[in-house]
Amino acid sequence: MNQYVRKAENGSPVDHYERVAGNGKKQKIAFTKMHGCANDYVYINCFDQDIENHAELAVWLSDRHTGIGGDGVIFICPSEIADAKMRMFNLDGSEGMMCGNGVRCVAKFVYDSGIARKDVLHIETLSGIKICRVTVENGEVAAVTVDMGKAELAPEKIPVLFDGESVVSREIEVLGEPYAVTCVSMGNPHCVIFGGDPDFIDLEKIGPYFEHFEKFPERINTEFIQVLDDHTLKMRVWERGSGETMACGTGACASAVAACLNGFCQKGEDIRVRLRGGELVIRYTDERVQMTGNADTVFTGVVEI
Ligand SMILES: N[C@@H](CCC[C@H](N)C(=O)O)C(=O)O
Repeated sequence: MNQYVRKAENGSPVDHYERVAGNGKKQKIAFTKMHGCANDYVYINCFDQDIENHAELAVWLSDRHTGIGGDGVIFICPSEIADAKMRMFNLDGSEGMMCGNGVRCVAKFVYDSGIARKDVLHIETLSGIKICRVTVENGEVAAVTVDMGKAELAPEKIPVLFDGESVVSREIEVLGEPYAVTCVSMGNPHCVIFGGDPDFIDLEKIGPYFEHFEKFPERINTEFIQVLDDHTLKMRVWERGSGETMACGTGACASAVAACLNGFCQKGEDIRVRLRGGELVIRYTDERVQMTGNADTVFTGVVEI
């Protein structure tokens, strides 16, 4: 298999990998390209394929020019405590603890492929087991509702470097501009900012500065939100490890939680989050956050590594 080495560009906080000479041995891997709200990943079934070097493979296969193309790679593996286990890697090769759009697609894959053909599927993630209820149309999963568990607000558990019991509308300065941030963990860290139409933000420019801001020791996913009404949010996201994506499921959940904490929306009611690649419906209570959205297969193939 070809090897990859991690390189840090001069002056840039973002790491990248460079491909170096392989050892000549080749392996054919079957994959499925899937998306939830256009947050697209390459899915690899590890029930019947042995994979090594997950991070390096993720960097290569995610590349939209020299790989298959996607926001990262998700490995679907056997689990001793659930129907399947997912491991997700961002396109810089970092492993994510949780992926909301990914877990819906994993549930669809597990159901459609026959690994477990049940209406309620348990998927193990690095942030615990997620319970997925599938909606089946014409014999295939079309949508999934996921119990995402409890939203974590304690700064040390997110983790973010603020004092107090939670971080709601606290001011930070990024590139000389003040921003009021609300921080939430949905198994992974999020920083939510409310303001005007996010279409007008220069996300490529400011996104990396939030991702690497000094108060976020494990980097962060950042959501820019416009409140359209008390049940509807418009969102753009800069994801840790992947940059701007068309949608982020955990980000939509964190934004709905933040909207309730800031008094824009109400707990226990459906909140629609409009993302660049589609819409998710989120419901937040003290006990759990529920997320409903699509899960689509785009194509399947075989790649030689
Ligand atoms: N797109 C995902 C989140 C993926 C992981 C994230 N970039 C992280 O590193 O925490 C989602 O739909 O939740």
